[in-house]
Amino acid sequence: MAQVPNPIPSSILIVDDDPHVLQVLEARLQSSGFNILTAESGQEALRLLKDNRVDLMISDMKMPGMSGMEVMAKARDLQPGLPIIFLTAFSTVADAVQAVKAGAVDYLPKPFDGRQLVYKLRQVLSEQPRAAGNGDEDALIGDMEAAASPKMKELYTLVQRVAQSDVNVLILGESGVGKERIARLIHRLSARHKHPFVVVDCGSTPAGLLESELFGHVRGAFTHAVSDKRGLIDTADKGTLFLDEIGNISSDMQVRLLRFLEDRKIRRIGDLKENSVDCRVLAATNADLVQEIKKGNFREDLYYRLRVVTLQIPSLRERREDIPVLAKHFVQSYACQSGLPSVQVPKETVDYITKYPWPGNVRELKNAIEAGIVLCRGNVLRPEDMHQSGLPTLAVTAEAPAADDSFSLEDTERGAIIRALKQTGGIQKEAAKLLGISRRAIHYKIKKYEIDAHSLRARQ
Ligand SMILES: Nc1ncnc2c1ncn2[C@@H]1O[C@H](COP(=O)(O)OP(=O)(O)OP(=O)(O)O)[C@@H](O)[C@H]1O
Repeated sequence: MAQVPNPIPSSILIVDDDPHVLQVLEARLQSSGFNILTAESGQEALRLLKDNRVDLMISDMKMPGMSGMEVMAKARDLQPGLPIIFLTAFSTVADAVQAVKAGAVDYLPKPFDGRQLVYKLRQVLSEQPRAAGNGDEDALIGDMEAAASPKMKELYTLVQRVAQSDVNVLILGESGVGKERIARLIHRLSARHKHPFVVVDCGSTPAGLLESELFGHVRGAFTHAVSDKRGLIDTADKGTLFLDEIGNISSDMQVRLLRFLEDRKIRRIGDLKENSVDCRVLAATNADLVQEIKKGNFREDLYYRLRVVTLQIPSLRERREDIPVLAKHFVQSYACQSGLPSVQVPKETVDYITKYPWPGNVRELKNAIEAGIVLCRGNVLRPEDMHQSGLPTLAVTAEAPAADDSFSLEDTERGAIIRALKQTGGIQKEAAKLLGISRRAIHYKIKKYEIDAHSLRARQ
């Protein structure tokens, strides 16, 4: 499998007050093909950020002068959405956890393994839109061409039509189906694509922080407002604002957002004047908003504002034709990242992944393949490699029949056999007795339903 060369190396800014750490990291990351900028203080890092394209920042937590947290806050003002990874000594792990809550993508405790860091960087960079270059944008367009299921083909036709307009779109679907990816694609295909695409994670941003994140604040507006801060809505001017997990926002925020959607004006916290902002609004949720409206948790008027067009992304089990295509894509990209020339995917693995119900959807598939690639031997990805990462065997998952065919007699029979096998520690003779069938019959059914009797024995 050929690796597509990345035309522009990613630029990493490393901030640490220890020159030795800077030197070691610079050498290690340069040899892995990254462009490196280094800064011995937060102030120097901010100067570099003003003048350079940076795709990711690695920062120490504890530095004299400006702490890692302060650098992050100011860096985000200069380059909204900049992914930040913290390096942290044991004593500052708690601070690093706070930093992740405040928006850092991750932290690595010191001392860390160089390979682990490179791996993490590649992982984060593959998830982020690049500050320059169009590698990821091309990948988004590629999603449309790769779709194999009729449901996704239909959805992409709709996406292309919607992208041409400027209407608000509500994107619905289970967690991990690819709602954010669809939002990015809409932006990419729209006339706004040269302007920012700004993601607001309404679900994980604490309620008290969300207002200042979205609308910004002026210095002195509240205790920690040490400087003026631009809000994310403002940052999305001329571009697209993506409100993820919209079902989770407080009733006060619902009112503020509704007002913004109506008059397209924002006022920073503590400011007297209003600013007009021209951005397109896309929102996503895995919640049932109609139910939430009935329960009084979500405003109906906001719902109608947001869902001028609704896109429903099907779960992965409703579009199994896409599984092998997506799997091939992930296998290729993780094999490249792990430096493996190519990884074979035998038929037993394709059968397994197309049958497994993937409750965590594309995200779960992606993670399972990532773990499988790390654990596989002889460059062959087998189902066991994915089971080792915690993904259950089909025998175990079939205990509860899939919701879409829960009344299937075959599923019921399969479930009964599995229960009997579990009860008897996987001994087929005993399970047959329990079920009142012959040994030959149970043997035949185990084969027919592809039950992994061996793994059931191992689980006792
Ligand atoms: N068609 C696709 N091709 C490649 N990767 C995909 C595709 N769809 C989704 N993914 C990947 O699956 C993961 C989950 O996608 P995404 O974050 O868009 O889902 P989501 O529905 O927004 O999830 P959540 O509800 O948890 O926010 C991401 O890593 C994304 O890159």
